[in-house]
Amino acid sequence: MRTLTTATPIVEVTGVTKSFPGAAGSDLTVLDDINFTLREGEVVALLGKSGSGKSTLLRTIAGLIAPTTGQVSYRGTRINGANPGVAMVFQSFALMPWLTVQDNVELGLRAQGVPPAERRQRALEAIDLIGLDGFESAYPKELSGGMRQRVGFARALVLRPDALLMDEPFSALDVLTSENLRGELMDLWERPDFPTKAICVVTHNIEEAVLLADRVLVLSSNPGRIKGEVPIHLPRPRDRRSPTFEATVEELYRLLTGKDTVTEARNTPTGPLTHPLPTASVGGLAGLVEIVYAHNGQTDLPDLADELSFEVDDLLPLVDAATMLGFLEVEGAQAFLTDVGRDWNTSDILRSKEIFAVQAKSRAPLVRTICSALENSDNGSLRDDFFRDLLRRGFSVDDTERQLDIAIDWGRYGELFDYDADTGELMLGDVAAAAAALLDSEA
Ligand SMILES: Nc1ncnc2c1ncn2[C@@H]1O[C@H](COP(=O)(O)OP(=O)(O)OP(=O)(O)O)[C@@H](O)[C@H]1O
Repeated sequence: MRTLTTATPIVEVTGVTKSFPGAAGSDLTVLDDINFTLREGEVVALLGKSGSGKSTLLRTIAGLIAPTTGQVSYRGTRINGANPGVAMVFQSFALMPWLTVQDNVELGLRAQGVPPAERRQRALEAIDLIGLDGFESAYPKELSGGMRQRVGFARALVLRPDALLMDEPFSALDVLTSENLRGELMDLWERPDFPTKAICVVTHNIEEAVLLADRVLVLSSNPGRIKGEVPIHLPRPRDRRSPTFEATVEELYRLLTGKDTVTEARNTPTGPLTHPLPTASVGGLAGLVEIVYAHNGQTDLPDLADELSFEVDDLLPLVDAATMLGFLEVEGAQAFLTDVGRDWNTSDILRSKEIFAVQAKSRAPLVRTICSALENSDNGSLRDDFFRDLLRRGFSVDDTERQLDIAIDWGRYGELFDYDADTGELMLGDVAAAAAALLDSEA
């Protein structure tokens, strides 16, 4: 391990916030007051749930996007544009399909004005280093996902970057390929002649963070803030079954699932914009609650994720939703079924729907907002655009649609309101029932 807290800083991120213009003209704050230093000799993982701003932070460090406030420095000099000391590896590989492996790897050197002979030589070395020898003249479409990502690595490493930035580099690969490539990357990192002096990797996978990093920064969501930092003092290669490894996974799980103390301290009132609905369908929620019930009402979340072959990103929205609705309580990495959750799981369908309706209306901000807006409307119905416009004040277009879809799924199941996708009309449950009765009587 080469980490030293006194080691020379390579990248310094100071007071960075980043807002994007929201669709309705207001700003969407994605990063808030981010401060951290990437030092020589360390691998830092940025861990957070989907949408916590990890990619935005990495792109800000790379200088691909400018912070709204705050600054990023490279070796003591504030960057204003592309960071000259870094190279990126992308989740999607981002290869040029019309270029061969050799030409893809040479691309960055060409942009730097490196003469052709040197370019060719350095690219061949990088291709060799990353295990792609013999594939120089292949095109990306001829390669498997794992080999394409090897090209992605070669293209970054050929630049001999001071710091390597990786945005979920293994998440598009199958389990074995990603395990293999992660191991090879760490072997390279341990080599004394490896020119790169620091790595910053974005991931939503806790185990991956513990496999790779000397330090994990955990990001909260909405907006992204650093809510915790966990140092990892484990020799490489790391053994997933070692007690320290497992304890670190538990600790990170706790941090990720725990409440955001900053948000709590600021005492933010709960509303649809500050407390979005987790991406969980009623069916998914019912499945999770059923499983916890089958575990005698208590389960260890990392173990459960393992048991179900889920990644943290798959499980956490369900856990968050079950917690929001009061069906589960989470303490550390343990989830406990509440009495309400037990009732919901064991009651007949009508009673289950009633329980769900009470919980969703009282605890899910967007569902509550929709219900009270419908109750206050003239005829108990409103167009979905009304809520869309409200949501766009705080969410991107895609997130707005996702929030509406979840609220409609929850509201419909609880028979709080109904939704006509053809007309875009949302209507109170009893209004919908009366309209249906009228239609029946006219038929
Ligand atoms: N260019 C942009 N314009 C508007 N909104 C954006 C833009 N880029 C990102 N966002 C929004 O910022 C938020 C954070 O996105 P980001 O991709 O950084 O998160 P993430 O933690 O990397 O998520 P994931 O793990 O899903 O990739 C999201 O709500 C996203 O919609």
